[in-house]
Amino acid sequence: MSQNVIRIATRKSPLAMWQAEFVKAELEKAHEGLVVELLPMSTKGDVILDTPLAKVGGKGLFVKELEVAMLEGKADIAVHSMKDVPVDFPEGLGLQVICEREDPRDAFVSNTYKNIEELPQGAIVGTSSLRRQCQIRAARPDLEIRDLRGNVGTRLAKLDAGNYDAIILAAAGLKRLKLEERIASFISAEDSLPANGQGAVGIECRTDDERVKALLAPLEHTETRYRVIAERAMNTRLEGGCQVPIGAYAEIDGDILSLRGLVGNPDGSQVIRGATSGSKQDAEQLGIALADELLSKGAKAILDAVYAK
Ligand SMILES: NCc1[nH]cc(CCC(=O)O)c1CC(=O)O
Repeated sequence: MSQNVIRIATRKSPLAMWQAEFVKAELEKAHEGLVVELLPMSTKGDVILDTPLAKVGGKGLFVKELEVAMLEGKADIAVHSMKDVPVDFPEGLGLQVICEREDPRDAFVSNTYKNIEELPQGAIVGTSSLRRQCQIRAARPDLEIRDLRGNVGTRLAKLDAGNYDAIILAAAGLKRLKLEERIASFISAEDSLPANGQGAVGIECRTDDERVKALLAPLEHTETRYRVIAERAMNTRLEGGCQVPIGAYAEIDGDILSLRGLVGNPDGSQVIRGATSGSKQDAEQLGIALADELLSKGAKAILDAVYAK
């Protein structure tokens, strides 16, 4: 392998390809003469489209094949949406870099209505995220939530086909795919606490690959890292994968990191919330402390019930 080449294992969805192309462009900008190649692959998560993900089970449905490619030396790095990255990594691989975060909010997408409040009694909302479902149903128990899978384009097509009155998507994905005009309104973190890592892109590589680690270094965004560390620490402590009704969202002002967390059940009948803040240097401890607070308020019983289904 030439010293001047770096290979990116990536999923083939338009959003994954955008993220891989973004990292390729950033790497080429940072290192003159570097050749960056894309290795597009299918993952289990891309193939199983008819079953709600929470039921398919297993963490990291969207990353395993990419990790195998790196371990076998077929690729050097993988680019992930941080919210889809499992909390632990296989031996020999690690999360090396977290890039600057895009808009972390959820977006309300509808061809008819401006926001959730405008939806008529009993309207049908598409989302497969238990976290989104929980928060929407807590605010509007009358709404009917229907499963919605597939990549961003597929989900928008299902909305346009009239299957739903509205759907909820991550604002980041729509912005990256230049589909921002499809957003009827942004949902504030108060109304829909984002998933841990939402809107942030992370880069994974072999932990012993010093050449690649040095090449990746300029892409690191320190503030985003602190935020995502706090959010992920909360999730890890709660033993939550990405398909659980957990919201975790950190913001930074100067040295102070403020973290909000939420655990609920899918029908929105129970929602446990908490918040904490402290020095950003203590991001991980803040996440753990907030998880413990949520657990002491009853989060464990809720999560156990969700996993038992
Ligand atoms: N769960 C799928 C997923 N993973 C990452 C994004 C896009 C935004 C991001 O980077 O967080 C999406 C789509 C969505 O939730 O609408």
